[in-house]
Order: sequence, then C-alpha cells, then structure tokens
Amino acid sequence: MKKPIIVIKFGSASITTAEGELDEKVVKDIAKQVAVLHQKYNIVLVSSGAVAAGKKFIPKYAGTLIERKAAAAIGNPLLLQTYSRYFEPYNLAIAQSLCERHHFSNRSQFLQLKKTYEELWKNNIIPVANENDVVSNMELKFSDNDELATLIAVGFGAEQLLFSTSVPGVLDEKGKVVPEIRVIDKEALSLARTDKSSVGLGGMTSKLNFARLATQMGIKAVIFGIRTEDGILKSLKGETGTVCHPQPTKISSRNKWLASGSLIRGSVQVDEGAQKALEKRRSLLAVGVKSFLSDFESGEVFQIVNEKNIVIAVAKAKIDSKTLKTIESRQNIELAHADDIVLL
Ligand SMILES: Nc1ncnc2c1ncn2[C@@H]1O[C@H](COP(=O)(O)OP(=O)(O)O)[C@@H](O)[C@H]1O
Ligand SMILES: N[C@@H](CCC(=O)OP(=O)(O)O)C(=O)O
Repeated sequence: MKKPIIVIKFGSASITTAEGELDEKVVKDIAKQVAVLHQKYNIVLVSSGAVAAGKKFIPKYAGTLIERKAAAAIGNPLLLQTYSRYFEPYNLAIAQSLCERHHFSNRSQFLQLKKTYEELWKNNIIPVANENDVVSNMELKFSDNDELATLIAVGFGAEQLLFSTSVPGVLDEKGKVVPEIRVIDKEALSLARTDKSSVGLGGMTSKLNFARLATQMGIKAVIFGIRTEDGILKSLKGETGTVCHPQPTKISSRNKWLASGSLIRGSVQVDEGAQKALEKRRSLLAVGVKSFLSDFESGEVFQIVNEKNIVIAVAKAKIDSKTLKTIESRQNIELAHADDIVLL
C-alpha cells in the first residue's frame, strides 16, 4: 500500500536563533521526529533558512533583494549540510529540491518533480524543498515558503500539511492558542495580526491563507509551535497547535493542480447571474463578465471574482482577454469550459 504523504514546513523564524543564526538544536529535533515518521509516511520537508545561514558572509548585509539572493546561494549548501549531519545518525539521507514557480505552472514539469520525489522516497531519502531564490525574479516569486509547501501538498495530494511557527499556534486576542478552526473564513483570517517575526517573510497571515487553500482542497493543515516538545509528532495527531479541518471536496487531482499550482495570469469580475451559473457547474460565458481586471492569453489560468470582489473560482481561458474585449456581441462565447473551472 502507498504511504500517505505529509508536507512539513519550517520557516525562517522557526529554524533560527534569536541572533538570526541557524538553530542546530531545532534541526536535530526535526531529524529525531522525522526519523520516527518516515516509516509510515512519505515526507517532504520545506525549509527556509538559506538566507539566515548565508547572510553573515556578506559584510554590511542590509537585506536587499540581491543580497538575499547572494545569501541564499551561500546559505543553501550550509543549510543542507546541517540537515544531512543530523539525519545521518538515523541512516537517513536527504535530498535538495530547489523550486521555482514555473515548475508548478507547467503540469508536465510538475509531474516530473513528483516522479523524482517518488524515486527518492522509494530509496528512503527525504526531499528538502526551498525556493530557488538565486534565480527567482520578483514577478514570479513564491510569496514565501508557506505557498511552496501548500503547492506541493495540494499537487501531491498530501494527507496533512504541517506549518511550524515561532509561536505555539494561532493565538487569539488574549494570546491563547486557538485549538481548532472548522472553516477558515473571514473571521478566522482576522485572527492574524499584521505583525510578524523579523526574519520570516510570511508570518501568520500567510499561514492562515495557505492553510485555507489546503483545507479547501481537502487537506488537513496544522499550525504548530516548533518549540513545543515533539511538536511534529503531536501536531500530526492533532494534539498541539491549531488544527484546520479539511473541507469535503471531490475535485480531481488535475483540477487541484489547476487551482493551486498554476500561475494565475489574469482576472475577471462576473455578475450575479454568471456566479449562479458557475455554482451550478456550468461553463463561463463571456456575457457574464462585468469587467476584465487583468489580461490573460488563451490557455492561461485566470481568477474569477464576484461582484463583492471575492475570488470564487479559477479557470483556464479558451480565448484571450484582449480579443474578447473587442467583440461587441459576447452572447454565445464560451470563455471557459465547465471542466476547466474550479470553484473555491
Ligand atoms: N493571531 C496570531 N497568532 C500567532 N502569531 C501571530 C498572529 N498574528 C500575527 N502573528 C505573527 O506571526 C508570527 C509567526 O509566524 P513566523 O513563525 O514568524 O513565520 P515564518 O514561518 O514566516 O517565519 C508571530 O511571531 C507573530 O508575530
Ligand atoms: N527561501 C528563503 C526563505 C523565504 C522565507 O523567509 O520564508 P518564510 O520564513 O517561510 O516566511 C530562505 O531559505 O532563506
């Protein structure tokens, strides 16, 4: 029987010390827990920390984008060496996987990534993914590694997605951990304040937003404290942190990929009639488009927002937006076929 997949994400704030150095104690602890789990699960680790590990080699480091890239180039091998060192006592090798956004937007390339991971798992090797900061450009960057972890979890059909964090979980206004969130709605999202740690990119807003996407795609997501004893093992059992429950879904794996991994190019706003049609799983006709918010080519993926500007779906375009705008009568033009629309 195939082992279930779990994706575990470690942010910069989780694996660095207060001084901004890699926290080897944390890496050691990760290795100890992952060694227990890997018998039962196929595991992907998504780890930040390259910039933190590399920045001390750049005199007068001020955190500009280009300095971050240089720091990542220096820090990535150091980060991986540290993981290697602490996994070795468990006879576990680790493998580096540097990802860019377009590896996810192109389905055949994405499937190659999946095949490589399967080969690694078959050989008892644990992939450690990180964004390929050295070459990623601003426009196509992942927003942070919370996004990368989510794209991997959704695209691979993971059973659980665990986000470690520097705090014990999602905290309420009194500073107490919220033990579970049934549905990540507006109210749940508002728990995240705008503050974040000094080293990480994402913070809690990002974790909750991506946990929302994962749960909408049927994956259980847990936000847990890296400094909780046996935090990984306990969060997997729902015994610590904030458990975000998966929503029932029948979306096929191709459409999950469409909803999460694809590069969303453009965006349209639709009227109420079109929204109702989409909810009934109909195709999107151009006549229901109120406005084109940003352009897309035929074959590209665009977002659909409703009259309240809430994203309700993503879809693959049958026709490009510029041509469509020039057509007077859009009555019978199908902008996206029902099979190529994923409701969110
Ligand atoms: N409701 C909340 N509960 C917990 N942390 C929150 C909340 N709102 C904002 N935060 C911020 O999010 C940070 C946690 O994310 P962190 O572990 O720094 O992320 P990263 O993985 O991006 O490095 C906390 O240190 C805190 O500053
Ligand atoms: N790729 C970068 C980390 C990006 C980042 O800071 O992400 P996160 O800490 O998850 O918000 C690195 O390895 O340092």
